[in-house]
Amino acid sequence: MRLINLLVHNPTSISFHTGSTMELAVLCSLLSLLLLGRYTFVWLVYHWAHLHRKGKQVPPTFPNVLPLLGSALPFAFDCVSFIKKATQYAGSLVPVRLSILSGEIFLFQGPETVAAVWKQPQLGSPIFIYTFALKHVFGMPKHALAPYEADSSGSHRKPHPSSDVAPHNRVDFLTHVDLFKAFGGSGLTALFIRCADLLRRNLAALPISTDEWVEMPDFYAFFQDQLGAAVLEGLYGPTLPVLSPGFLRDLWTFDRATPKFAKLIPRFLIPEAYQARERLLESIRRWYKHAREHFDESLIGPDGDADPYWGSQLVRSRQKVLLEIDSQDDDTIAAADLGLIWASVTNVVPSSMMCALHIFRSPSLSDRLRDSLSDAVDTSTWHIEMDKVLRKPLLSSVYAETLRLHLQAYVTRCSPHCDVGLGSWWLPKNRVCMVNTYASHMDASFWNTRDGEFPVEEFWAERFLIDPKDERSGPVRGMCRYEPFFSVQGLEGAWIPYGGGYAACPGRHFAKRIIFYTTSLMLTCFDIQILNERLVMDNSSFGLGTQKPKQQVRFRIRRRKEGLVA
Ligand code: HEM
Repeated sequence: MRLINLLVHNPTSISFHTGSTMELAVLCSLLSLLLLGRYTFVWLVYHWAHLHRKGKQVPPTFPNVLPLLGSALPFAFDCVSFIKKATQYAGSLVPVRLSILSGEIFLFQGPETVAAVWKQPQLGSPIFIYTFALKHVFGMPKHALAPYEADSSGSHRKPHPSSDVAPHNRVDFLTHVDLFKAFGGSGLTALFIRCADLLRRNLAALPISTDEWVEMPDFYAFFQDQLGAAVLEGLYGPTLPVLSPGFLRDLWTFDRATPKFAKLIPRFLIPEAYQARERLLESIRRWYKHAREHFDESLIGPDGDADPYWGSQLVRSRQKVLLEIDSQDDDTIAAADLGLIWASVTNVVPSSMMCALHIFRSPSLSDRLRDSLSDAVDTSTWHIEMDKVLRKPLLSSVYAETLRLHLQAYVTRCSPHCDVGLGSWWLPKNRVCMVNTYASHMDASFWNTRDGEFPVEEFWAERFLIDPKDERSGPVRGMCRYEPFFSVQGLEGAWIPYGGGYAACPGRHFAKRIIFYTTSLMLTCFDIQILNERLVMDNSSFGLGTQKPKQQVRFRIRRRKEGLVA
């Protein structure tokens, strides 16, 4: 009785004033019982919701032990196994609601449900996550976030009927128009050709001969330096890296820390990451100033896109669009451009590297790919016919399998105006909806493993090839077959490395070209031996992009006899 009085009238005094170990023990038992009772209730509701489904319903809450924290700790720090556990029910992928601190996240998984997310017009805008990333990851000053937070007009040309955002503040729509122009149609060709030429230039200049193997300590660093530099200069021009030679190094330091920024880790715990971000923002502002002083329309090159100061039409247009939005200045738009630079460099480089790593780890795969490329590469000029390369079935399968295996991203949406139906589920208005690529790509009930011979966690170069002579081939169990082909047909909502729907990654066609080109060029120009026997992968950037090896991967490289020379 005394314990209950204390709990009700003066709970904080218990441990200090009773001095009774006995009472403390009773209190702990009582609390444990309460927690257990609460957990049992949530657990029952969760299973009841799955076992007695009646029509459309909001996904049930994944059982968690601690009332205030909810699933916050495993979601942030044990993501790989937690996501696997939380998104499975009775062997199938299911949507689930996660309690995270005082809020909620809805994870929508399963091929049909994910396809419904892509198709739902109310979920066409990524502005919610974009604003979060600008604020917490890319360091946009608080005063500039208001127009981003207020933009409920959507990504489409026609604003949402219930939104009254002024036309010049439609940041979601305006930035997407520029991205679609740059990375689709003729813009794509010009950007790709520039990056490809720069990569060829970089590789040709390497001090690697045909007679001797050169040993190098880190395969990923090789790609960061060669391909990263080519993409950066190809998209943003030579001025930025010339004015700030350490830009790329800072970008990789910042990239390693992005999961920590997203988890709101404070400055005193990761001072180097914050300093790298400040240097990046400063470099971008310096670049703006220099470009404004020197740019002239007459400097735009024959492709109608490139110029030596801003680099491309995309950047020139963003200068106008972003500065016209309320409360923006160089400090704030530098954060938005850091976001774009990060998105355009830091996924395509590790994805190309992982693709090449799988290829060069297997000499027989390298040989087969070289054979298949022989009609697409001109050995005298080293011109690569991209139209042919992009249609090569084996390379296409290696590309698709690499992204299936290594993409670990959350795709985030929100419906600001109304509740939305997603297949047989509801997503309530104004709640965070996420799709995790890893959960979809590791769904063993969906992907063909050839009766367990090639588990979903392992690389199988031929997973996406359908061989009419082999009924156990192809990505989906029991897929119907007519003739040999590579296809992602039937994989909507299942193979989702670039997200999907209207807000799918705008750089996906560019990224695909770069990955195909880089691997073809490397196969053509170099012999490479990977020296690490085992690959242990690093999941520390889970949720934000491409998985990389945990340790440095040592390798030996030699120019092929007929290969490219400077
Ligand atoms: C293998 C390489 C890449 C992967 C796996 C990838 C993946 C993704 C994913 C999953 C998203 C979220 C999509 C969604 O919400 O549905 C995204 C967004 C984005 N990506 Fe990529 N990406 C890659 C390369 C690129 C490249 C090369 C560029 C630019 C040239 C780029 C630019 C962007 C931008 C700007 C966004 C945000 C779009 C928005 O605000 O709606 N990405 N990417």
